[in-house]
Amino acid sequence: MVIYEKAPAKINLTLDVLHKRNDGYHEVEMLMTTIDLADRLSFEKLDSNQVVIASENRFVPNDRRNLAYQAATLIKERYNIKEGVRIHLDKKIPVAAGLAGGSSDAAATLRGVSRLFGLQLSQEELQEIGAEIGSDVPFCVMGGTALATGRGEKLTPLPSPPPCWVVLAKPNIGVSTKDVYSKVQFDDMRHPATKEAISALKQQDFKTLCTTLGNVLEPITTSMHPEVLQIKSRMEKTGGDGVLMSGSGPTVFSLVAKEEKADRIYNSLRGFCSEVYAVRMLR
Ligand SMILES: C[C@](O)(CO)[C@H](O)COP(=O)(O)OP(=O)(O)OC[C@H]1O[C@@H](n2ccc(N)nc2=O)[C@H](O)[C@@H]1O
Ligand SMILES: Nc1ncnc2c1ncn2[C@@H]1O[C@H](COP(=O)(O)OP(=O)(O)OP(=O)(O)O)[C@@H](O)[C@H]1O
Repeated sequence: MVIYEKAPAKINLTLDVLHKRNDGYHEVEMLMTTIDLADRLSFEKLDSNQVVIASENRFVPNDRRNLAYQAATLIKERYNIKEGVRIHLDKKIPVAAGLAGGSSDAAATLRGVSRLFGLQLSQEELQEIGAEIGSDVPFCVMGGTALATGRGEKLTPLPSPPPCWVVLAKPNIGVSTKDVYSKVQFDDMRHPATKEAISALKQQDFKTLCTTLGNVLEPITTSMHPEVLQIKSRMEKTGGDGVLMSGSGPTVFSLVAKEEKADRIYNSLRGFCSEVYAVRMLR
């Protein structure tokens, strides 16, 4: 039996950091939503008690550094499963992009392995296991749109943004999430208008949603990598309705109401940046 799971990318509509915690993590408040850019994973049982990962993408590790490997191992240990699993990972989400690709693969693996071995775990149980792998994993288990607090693992579901296009561009640079968080400074921080963004979601008010987008990590990443700002300003000039860096970056996205405009922004960025996507928001 082969089980298939889709692992969609996320974008941060807002990302605020409230304070640094004693455990080294930062207390956050962020609005996240899934988009129609997804990895595809398949799962098959193995007689031998091992986890095997296969992926054609040379940037993705196929050993225990892979978050999907960690997810499969954790769930096998916790439920004392003695059979193994072969995971095939068809990678479509750009790697180290701020789009939670690895976290979403881990979440899809928790769902897939749970189904493969008939564990019948609830979403809450999968989220709880996911939090042991990474802060973004519980959201990726849940999907849709949510307010994430704590270190990102406490979730309140929200209505998804009104239907629109999302154009994304990832400059060819690597950004370490840990490094970006380590540079957070609270003086002069410009906090995003999270409450207004939540009410824009509730009222399905696309215009207000676009004006409330905000990410306190953006100035940190752009100060290290000015090319992120160049992409942002190009998206703004070509008519993006709301433009922001996702997560710790470096991917910049633009929400766009009209398809023709999304095409225009996509084409204008193609000559400038090697990884550009135009996708729909997931409802
Ligand atoms: C930037 C975001 O992607 C926004 O959604 C997340 O906040 C980061 O989520 P993630 O990549 O799943 O993060 P983790 O793997 O849990 O943590 C990576 C590193 O980021 C820092 N980190 C992460 C989350 C958080 N709330 N505070 C932190 O300070 C910590 O140094 C941690 O060692
Ligand atoms: N399944 C996976 N897919 C991609 N990268 C993975 C995976 N598992 C582990 N990694 C490693 O994790 C690093 C970060 O990759 P990932 O694509 O998850 O970053 P990200 O999108 O910036 O994550 P986040 O938005 O959660 O901070 C990569 O450099 C890669 O070596």
